[in-house]
Amino acid sequence: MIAGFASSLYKKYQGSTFELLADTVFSALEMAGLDKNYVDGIYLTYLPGTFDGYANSHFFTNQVAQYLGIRPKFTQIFDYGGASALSMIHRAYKAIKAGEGETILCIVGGKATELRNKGVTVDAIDKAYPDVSLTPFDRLFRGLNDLNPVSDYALVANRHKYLFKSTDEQRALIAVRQRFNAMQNSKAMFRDPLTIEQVLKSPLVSYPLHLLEIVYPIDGFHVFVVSKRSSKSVLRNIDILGYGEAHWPFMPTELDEIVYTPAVESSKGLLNGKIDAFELYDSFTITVMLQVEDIGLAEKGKGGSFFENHDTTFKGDVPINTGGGSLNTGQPAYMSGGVILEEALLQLNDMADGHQVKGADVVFLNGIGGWNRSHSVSLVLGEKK
Ligand SMILES: CC(=O)SCCNC(=O)CCNC(=O)[C@H](O)C(C)(C)COP(=O)(O)OP(=O)(O)OC[C@H]1O[C@@H](n2cnc3c(N)ncnc32)[C@H](O)[C@@H]1OP(=O)(O)O
Repeated sequence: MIAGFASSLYKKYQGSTFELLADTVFSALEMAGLDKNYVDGIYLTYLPGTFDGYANSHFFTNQVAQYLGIRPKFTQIFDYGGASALSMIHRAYKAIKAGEGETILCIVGGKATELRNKGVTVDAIDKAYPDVSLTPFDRLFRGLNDLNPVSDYALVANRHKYLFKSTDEQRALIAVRQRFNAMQNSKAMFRDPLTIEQVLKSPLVSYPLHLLEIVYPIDGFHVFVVSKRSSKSVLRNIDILGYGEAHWPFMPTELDEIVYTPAVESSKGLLNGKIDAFELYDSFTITVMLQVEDIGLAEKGKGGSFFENHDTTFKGDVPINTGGGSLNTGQPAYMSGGVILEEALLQLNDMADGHQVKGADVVFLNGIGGWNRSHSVSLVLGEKK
């Protein structure tokens, strides 16, 4: 039912965000063999500041439809940050099965350059746009000159080291393995060989996280066309074999322990049967390590040794982030969900040139998003037998 998909990724895109969006939408529709007039629904996610620098946009889905020249029957904004892409697909399948429409565009991305130019990270956006509220407790946080979310994940990595004796080398190994996969992926931006020493020698951004353990924000979109209409699509008839989502709207100080993510709940019961590849949200190396534990590939605290004991390259016994992940493509508009979803579809359709997992029939994806890892979405894709 995913009939087409496309991505456009740039370190710095010179045109407008809408232009970039339209290019990607029409490429995805072309793959699906569908005209824009067939589009019934538009689902999208966006973060303040990532559409030509506007902090907020009024009736935003209407603006997007207007620019694309599409007259949809329904539109919706998804607000799970990096996890939005995966939940959109699930909602689109459900809507189509319920007969609400036949074709739905799922759109993720924007431009990171405007925020970067303002010198803020995404969760510190209130420094660039004081009217954007981040939490109901904003006043408590605005005074802190931190680098959230980098500093937040650094705190977690540090806690993980303290509790479980995980090492900087183990996290660096995750970056090295992903780079190995990226070296074979023409869509990746960073493709030079990488060693553990190079990762650990890259600048320390927020202790203990180094630059090469952190996603690099770029400009770009991913668009997925979910449709039951397209007879021209050459893609396999991929179905949703498992789905879960969980939301923890808490600040770190409210959690009993910060080394867990809501993936513990969203993935419950999904890691059964044969999984050929895993696409796990990779905002930071520590994010991948946490998910390996939280989805049940390794016991809590053993994520680091899991990577030492398994070959996680696309050729390995447990392939993880088979195209190199967003650590190597760059992170479009501060969200990696589109990157992992596109890679899963390439794998499932035998289109992952150079980095194909042999016989990839089932892929497990996990997305993490929001303030302090507040959203997790788990999705298992494959053909229903
Ligand atoms: C749910 C979530 O997804 S939470 C995560 C949301 N995303 C984020 O918060 C993004 C976090 N990352 C960042 O904000 C930025 O990458 C920072 C602040 C860590 C570093 O940014 P800067 O200090 O501006 O780095 P800068 O642009 O100077 O990069 C230096 C060089 O390193 C390169 N580089 C940066 N990160 C990486 C990386 N992960 N891999 C490879 N190269 C990289 C850049 O391409 C650049 O190369 P160039 O000099 O050839 O152009």
